[in-house]
Amino acid sequence: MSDQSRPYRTAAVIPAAGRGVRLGPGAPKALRSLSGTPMLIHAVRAMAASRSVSLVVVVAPPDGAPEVKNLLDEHALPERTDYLVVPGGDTRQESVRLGLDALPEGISAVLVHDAARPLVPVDTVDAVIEAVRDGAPAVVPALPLADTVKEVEPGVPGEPEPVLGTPVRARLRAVQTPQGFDRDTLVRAHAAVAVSGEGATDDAGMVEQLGAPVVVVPGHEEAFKVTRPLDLVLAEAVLARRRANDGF
Ligand SMILES: Nc1ccn([C@@H]2O[C@H](COP(=O)(O)OP(=O)(O)OP(=O)(O)O)[C@@H](O)[C@H]2O)c(=O)n1
Ligand SMILES: C[C@](O)(CO)[C@H](O)COP(=O)(O)O
Repeated sequence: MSDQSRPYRTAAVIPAAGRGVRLGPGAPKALRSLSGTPMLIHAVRAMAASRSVSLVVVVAPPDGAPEVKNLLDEHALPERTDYLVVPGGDTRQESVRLGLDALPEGISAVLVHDAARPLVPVDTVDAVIEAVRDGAPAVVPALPLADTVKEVEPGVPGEPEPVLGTPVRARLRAVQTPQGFDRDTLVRAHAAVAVSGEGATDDAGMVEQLGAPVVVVPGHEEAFKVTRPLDLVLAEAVLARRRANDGF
């Protein structure tokens, strides 16, 4: 599938090994269908839509790499891009590290993109890549929040939780993917930052722990994460709107 002699520069790692517990019973989330096409294929196409991305590494469910390889073979994907599939781990952090381990030499910039954000527009992908090429070691797309956020003391589920404070909303951003990195910085972060339990919630947070600068570029409403059943309804609506717009 991949020709290791090609001069790669930017690769995208797509962690897709999650089970999708919050989405409810069914196949692993990345393999579930959106308008008849697996969510993962939408996400792979979203990364390969950028002419800067020369390699996409898909991190499959631990025992699902052969199935994911078949899926990639069965769907039309841009031929200028190469595709690799590796098995993932128990946490998102571990899955991303396994994807990084599979990168060939010659890659200088890495995007990490959730399979669960299948509809990110290519302009957002390119904006992240451009900021990395301009010298930022870590770049995250993000949006201002619509809701006010409270910090609470987590308690027994279902019981009222005491409020500890209200962060100034204007300073908060909801972070999306793809997050873009100078390769060496991201590899160093994954080697240095050990997070027990569920692991780090995102890669930029690990780079922050190294003390390296992280910058935000504008995210996009369509880069939302499919997490709960209502998100599937929204994703289908976005795809229907795209189809309608393509028709004109
Ligand atoms: N062990 C894991 C856990 C998550 N992911 C990936 O990380 C991304 C973001 O995770 P999330 O949306 O939380 O997906 P799930 O872990 O599948 O969802 P849930 O927490 O509801 O089970 C997803 O593309 C998911 O496939 C991964 O590659 N390996
Ligand atoms: C990386 C991420 O999508 C940024 O918002 C998010 O942290 C992933 O969290 P999840 O709980 O693994 O979905």
